[in-house]
Amino acid sequence: MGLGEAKRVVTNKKLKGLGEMAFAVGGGPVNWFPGHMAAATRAIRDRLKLADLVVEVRDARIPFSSASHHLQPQLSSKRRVVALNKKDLANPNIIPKWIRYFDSCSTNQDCVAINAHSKTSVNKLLELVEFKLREAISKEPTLLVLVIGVPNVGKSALINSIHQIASSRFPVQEKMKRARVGPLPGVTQDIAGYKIAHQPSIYVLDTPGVLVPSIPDIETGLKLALAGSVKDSVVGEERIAQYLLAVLNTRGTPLHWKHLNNRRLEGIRYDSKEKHEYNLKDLRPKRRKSPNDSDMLYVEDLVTEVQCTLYLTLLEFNGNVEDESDLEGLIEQQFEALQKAFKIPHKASEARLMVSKKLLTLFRAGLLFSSFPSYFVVLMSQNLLKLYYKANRCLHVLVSSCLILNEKSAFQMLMMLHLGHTR
Ligand SMILES: Nc1nc2c(ncn2[C@@H]2O[C@H](COP(=O)(O)OP(=O)(O)OP(=O)(O)O)[C@@H](O)[C@H]2O)c(=O)[nH]1
Repeated sequence: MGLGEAKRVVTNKKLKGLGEMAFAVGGGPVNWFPGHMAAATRAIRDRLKLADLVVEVRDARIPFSSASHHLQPQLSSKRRVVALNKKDLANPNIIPKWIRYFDSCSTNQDCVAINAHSKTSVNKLLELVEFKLREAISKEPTLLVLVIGVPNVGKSALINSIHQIASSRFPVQEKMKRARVGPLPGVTQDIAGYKIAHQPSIYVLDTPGVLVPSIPDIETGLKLALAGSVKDSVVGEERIAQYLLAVLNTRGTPLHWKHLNNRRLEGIRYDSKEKHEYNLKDLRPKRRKSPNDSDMLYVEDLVTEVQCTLYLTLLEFNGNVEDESDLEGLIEQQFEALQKAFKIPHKASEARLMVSKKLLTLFRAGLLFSSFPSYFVVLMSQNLLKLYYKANRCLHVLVSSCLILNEKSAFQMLMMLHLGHTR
């Protein structure tokens, strides 16, 4: 994808179908729907017939794009909870509006925002599930809850948390397996059941993440790629990073990071000349290497450096971000500047790829929109850090109020609903 393409996506112009767009790395159509997904979709459809309740997990940052659109006709007649997961990475100002919107879609359907790694949050979801099942519980000895969702939205993380809560809450007899969780899409490839309660027995069934057979437009495809629902190698890290930069720039997000430049001028606390053992890859949730104070300063300073780089390049940019070639030039400059910020050697042959990977890691760990690496709060659970995080919360909310993945057109519709307009 050229930068012009990213720009066209951002400005929401109608684009050709994905298959025609030579969207894959090196050209050629993208295989969004590998063979195992077709088989899994059939298995999910079969189980849907038996389910007493469906939890549809979506990514709270892209609640429309991450919908299991192809299953909606079957879902419409089911008791359903839409769980907007990864709320810790999403814009907290917009989430309540999404919840109101999804609640109002159908009487069968409720919506709740969760963080699959937080027991409090998952407990809230379980309470809602039990409440919705109460009517059926009086009639049936066994109830089935099916968890569905596109790849990488956090179904397995959710199932693991449910399992842990259920193990402490109910006298569970069988030894239960943990669901497989992975940072890469498509990790869960079989369907497993977990008994979470007795009398009546409630089973929660995990399912593999399946995408819709054809993704309707390139913007949806890029959002799913950015959120990690499509393997990076399918689309190409550089393209995803270009899309991220195009969206950030056209929405003026880096201009909200002005205050960080002052902090940067005060001096970066971590001396970059030292060889540092901490690797950005450790931010990926699977690698639970506990960072120490020096690691934290390193990552925090790196995030500040990246934010300031994007802020300064956009501030000094004389062109028009709405103009395709101007934006292209800006993004090129930003790639070069980010290479310095990430301290990637000038002549590294894979420099652009390395810049892209690092930028995506920061974005996906939720660090780009926080004045403090909130990921560490979850990882380390240190009260001190939590306090620090709370103190910075106002700032975090302010910055993330311009969070990029707000599903623009859907959001406008929400605003209309909010203002009392109906169609
Ligand atoms: N920050 C954050 N990360 C989450 C949350 N839930 C899941 N994750 C991370 O997202 C990644 C994907 O989670 P999984 O539970 O494997 O996703 P899945 O939907 O089962 O994925 P498939 O197996 O591909 O269908 C993992 O790295 C999780 O740690 C959340 O609420 N917040």
